Amino acid sequence: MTAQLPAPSVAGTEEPPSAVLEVTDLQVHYGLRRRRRQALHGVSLSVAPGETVGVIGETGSGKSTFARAVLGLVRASAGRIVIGGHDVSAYGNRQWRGLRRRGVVQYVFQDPLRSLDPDLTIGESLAEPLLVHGVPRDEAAERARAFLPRVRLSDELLDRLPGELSGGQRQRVAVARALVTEPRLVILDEPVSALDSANRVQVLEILRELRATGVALVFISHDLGSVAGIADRIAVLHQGELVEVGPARDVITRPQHLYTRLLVSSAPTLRTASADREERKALRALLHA
Ligand SMILES: Nc1ncnc2c1ncn2[C@@H]1O[C@H](COP(=O)(O)OP(=O)(O)OP(=O)(O)O)[C@@H](O)[C@H]1O
Repeated sequence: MTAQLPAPSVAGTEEPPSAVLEVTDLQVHYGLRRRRRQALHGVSLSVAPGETVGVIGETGSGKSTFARAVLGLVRASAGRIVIGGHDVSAYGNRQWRGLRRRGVVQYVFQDPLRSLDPDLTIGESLAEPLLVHGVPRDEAAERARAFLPRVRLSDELLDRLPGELSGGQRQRVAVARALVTEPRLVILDEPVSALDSANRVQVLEILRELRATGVALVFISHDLGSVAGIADRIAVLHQGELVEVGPARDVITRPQHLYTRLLVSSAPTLRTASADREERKALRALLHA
């Protein structure tokens, strides 16, 4: 199913700006022949400059597949991906690597060790994307240092390796690394799921603040509660299909799809009337009927 999206609008502009990410009818399959399974069934989603879109769904709904496809880490079997106005759908591995290396689309994964080179100090890790952009070494080091307060880290950490940091500190470094070049688009795949609640709250606050830089964020999470306070719009994935997309407030207060109702009613941190166990059971039965 392809969800119809409202045209993105940004206050103060007459013409809607062109999307930083435009995904149309994206299909992804895994496996070959008899083992071939479809993970995404024609997903369409567009993200406007500066917009934060939350993508939520339960385990196995296709969230990471969506993230990986948009980063060129898994090949789409059909559909179109346009990033910053460039159609990248037919890119080969080398072109995708170049795109990621140039930081056209940045990313933060659940496990920060996947986004950070274990052999680079924090200072080197933060300076590296700037060096790739041609920023002189001294300036890159200074900009890396200057970015640290924005993710609430002390510059005492600059000479440490990722393995010498706590999980929460590492994730804040991964966020800093993704944002230090001021990219237009960052994909965050479960960025707070591995953190304890204090670190989760802090990283969510940091992301909320960093939105002011004008970056567009695609925030992927199984936890509607994490996404609710930060997303402008929420897209709901269910079994590889986008079943609902809308302004965050509407999706939370007036969920249209049965599956979204189930997610909302299962999120204890949301200030909505959460359903009891019996109600959720009934919703599940309806959903699978
Ligand atoms: N490399 C792979 N090979 C085969 N099947 C895969 C592969 N990766 C994912 N899948 C399947 O694709 C579907 C979507 O998986 P995906 O990881 O995108 O879901 P998800 O919503 O991110 O789940 P989770 O929240 O558990 O990470 C699942 O059925 C999964 O088993």
